[in-house]
Amino acid sequence: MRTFEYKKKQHGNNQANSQDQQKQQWQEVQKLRKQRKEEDILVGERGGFQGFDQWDFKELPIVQHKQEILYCVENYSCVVVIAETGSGKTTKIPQYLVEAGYAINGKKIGVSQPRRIAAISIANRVAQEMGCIIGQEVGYSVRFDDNCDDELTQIKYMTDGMLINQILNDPLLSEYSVLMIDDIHERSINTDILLGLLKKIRRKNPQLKLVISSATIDAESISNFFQERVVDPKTNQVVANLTSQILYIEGRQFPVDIYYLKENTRNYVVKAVQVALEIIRTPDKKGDILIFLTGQEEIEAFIEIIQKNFIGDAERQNLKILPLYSGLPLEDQMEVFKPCESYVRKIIVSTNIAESSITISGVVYVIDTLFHKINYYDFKRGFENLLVVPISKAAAKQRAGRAGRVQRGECYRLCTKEQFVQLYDNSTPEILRCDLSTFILQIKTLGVGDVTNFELIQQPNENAYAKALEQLYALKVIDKQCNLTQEIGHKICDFNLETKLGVLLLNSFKDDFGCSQQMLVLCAMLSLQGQVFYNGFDPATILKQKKKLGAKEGDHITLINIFLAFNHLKSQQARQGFCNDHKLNIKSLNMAVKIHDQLCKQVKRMGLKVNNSEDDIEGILRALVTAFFMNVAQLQPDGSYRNLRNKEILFLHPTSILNINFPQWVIYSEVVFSTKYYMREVSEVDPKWLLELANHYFEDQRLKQAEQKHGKEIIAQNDYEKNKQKIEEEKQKDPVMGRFNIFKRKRPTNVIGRDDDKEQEGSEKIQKKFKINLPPSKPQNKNLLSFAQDDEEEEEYNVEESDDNIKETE
Ligand SMILES: Nc1ncnc2c1ncn2[C@@H]1O[C@H](COP(=O)(O)OP(=O)(O)OP(=O)(O)O)[C@@H](O)[C@H]1O
Repeated sequence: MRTFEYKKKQHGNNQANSQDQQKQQWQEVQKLRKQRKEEDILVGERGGFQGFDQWDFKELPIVQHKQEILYCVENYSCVVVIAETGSGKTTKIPQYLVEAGYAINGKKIGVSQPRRIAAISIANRVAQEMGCIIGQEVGYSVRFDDNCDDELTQIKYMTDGMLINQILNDPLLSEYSVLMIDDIHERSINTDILLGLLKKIRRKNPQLKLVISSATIDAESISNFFQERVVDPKTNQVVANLTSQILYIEGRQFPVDIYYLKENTRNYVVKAVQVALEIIRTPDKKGDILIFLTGQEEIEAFIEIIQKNFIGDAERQNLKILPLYSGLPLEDQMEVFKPCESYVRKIIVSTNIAESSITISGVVYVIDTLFHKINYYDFKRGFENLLVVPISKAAAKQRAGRAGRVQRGECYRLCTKEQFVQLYDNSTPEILRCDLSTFILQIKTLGVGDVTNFELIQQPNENAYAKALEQLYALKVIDKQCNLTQEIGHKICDFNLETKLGVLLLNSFKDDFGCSQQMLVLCAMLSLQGQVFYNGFDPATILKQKKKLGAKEGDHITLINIFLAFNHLKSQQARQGFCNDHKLNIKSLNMAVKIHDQLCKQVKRMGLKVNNSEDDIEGILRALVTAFFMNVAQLQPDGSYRNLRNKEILFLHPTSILNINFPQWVIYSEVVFSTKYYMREVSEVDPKWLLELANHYFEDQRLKQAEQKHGKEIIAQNDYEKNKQKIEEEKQKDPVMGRFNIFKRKRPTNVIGRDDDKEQEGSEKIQKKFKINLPPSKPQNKNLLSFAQDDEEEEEYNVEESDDNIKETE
């Protein structure tokens, strides 16, 4: 039975007035705490947090609020817990719930995490705290790894994605008594889908309790979202009153001192290197360092620069530099948690994968560049871009919170205090800035009928829905009624690939193309999002290497070649040699091999028979058209390309193998933006294939023009017959008019002149659209390959930026 002191006290007191008073007092306290939190977020930290000097389990701030938390869970349907980073939300709350009896009669406490690394590491920690073996009372479930016991597991940590998958099998989530949705501030699409689904589920399963926790969320909007009265539409009776309560918990365990730059830095990677070296070389600064950069590219640049700048081998031996990003295999990611010899110091160079939830116990220093890479969908142009943008104050607070978990910490923010104040308070949720097609596909698979009525914390605009639905319809993933098609929609969900890649892979199994073996490779390589070559090299060097391995048909066939050559080598040593010779990124290629293996297993499970078109390159390129027909562009006289769909001007990426021969027509799978829009992974395409394979999307302008012309002649002839008599009479009256009319008669109707122009324009259009052999108008290589930006960046990785300009704030 659940017994709470807090609750007992309330129930034991028979005087209603006193009860009300207590409740009022409690609410006053909550108000005060909320006010303090708001101030904190708006102003930013001012040189350190409040906290304890000594670490002790009992002193985790959450400990003092145990009864309050349990009281709220018992009395409210949803509890939003707002507490500082490191205060004990993730590790302690589930344990309290177990103690209070929420994990009896076969029920479990489920805790969702935004990332795999967090789910696994926290589950291990809690198992350790509870003195049990991981996988028994405490377990975890992440993609490709389920470490739980159906009978024994009381607390199950899992990723948002796994919890969503579970809803497919258990739509009411009946195995859980409480679900804790942790660290939701990043607001990934999965988090938003999960919150929307939970809202629906609770209407049918009101016993399911929710705990939503974070250090940095807009608690009110979440609380309001989950507060509702469920009315039976037949009887109009309230069948469940789903209440919601916010709980603000103050205090943190250890202080974190925040430092800002005195002057802005031009290159944050170089600055991060400088700051890290300074920490390492200051004798009284002991402890590990965690650095936040935006992606694999920058992480590798950082590691290279810092390694080059170590003076002697002695210093090198005392350091362990570990990259951490989502593209790394999980075993490599987990390396950051492994303890080292006491004389070895860890430098962890990470993306925002380490931003929230996790505790890397030795980390004392955080260096925050205050940038991250996000997916941003340009609705106007219809391109999805990966952009490097400043993070929000809330994210910066999370990052600082990775220090000060087991002792006092320091966080170095690589911007001035004035710049920091200008950051947004919260990040834009992914659902408001991405292409919605994957989201729609996901919730359709979960049985949601009307996607636009699916309740979300924040709704994307109608235009975004319309564009995504249009795209899915063109790809034949949904039908006219917006239902998933049997032929494609229902099947591609199982691949767990981006929508177009899913369509590409599925279509490649058709006899027309017969190239699924090659497409399994290509989809794995395209999932690397361009991280195939080692980033330390300039585009010209990469292009040189690509030419050695590549195929003239384009980058897609080249990617397949690279994979096959790499996979052919069995030893890691041989693979490393191959990668060194060709400037390839071995980590990425190992990842591609893994994705490829997973896809092969999946198609086998689905009973699809893999076919092979080794010599049929055309088959592979034709299959590409069936998924990427919206990404076709034609060469312009100045060497740029014009996208057929939206007429946007695009350029070949400087590393594209097609920079050699600039074909008239190309198809691309990705656009990246730096100074201009560049097509990355591009292949030559025959425009006839567009009409043949995507005739629902394209029509032959020549036919249309001919039809129109023919139609107009018939109309005009009829007009002439009708007006013949009248015109003859007019002619008799006025000879000039008559001459004009004669001319008109030959080319009837008075729009003929303009029509002529139109025809002229039209024929140009035909040439632009479908004529393949336009007179060669190849641009000068100089124009196309002068990508100053990349060269500049290369120069900037040059550790000479001035002096120590870091200051401590008040
Ligand atoms: N793996 C670990 N090793 C050492 N200490 C740990 C570990 N995991 C947690 N702790 C301790 O437990 C404390 C609470 O961690 P917990 O993850 O529960 O905090 P949290 O409030 O959920 O933080 P966040 O908001 O950052 O996710 C940490 O500050 C740290 O002191």
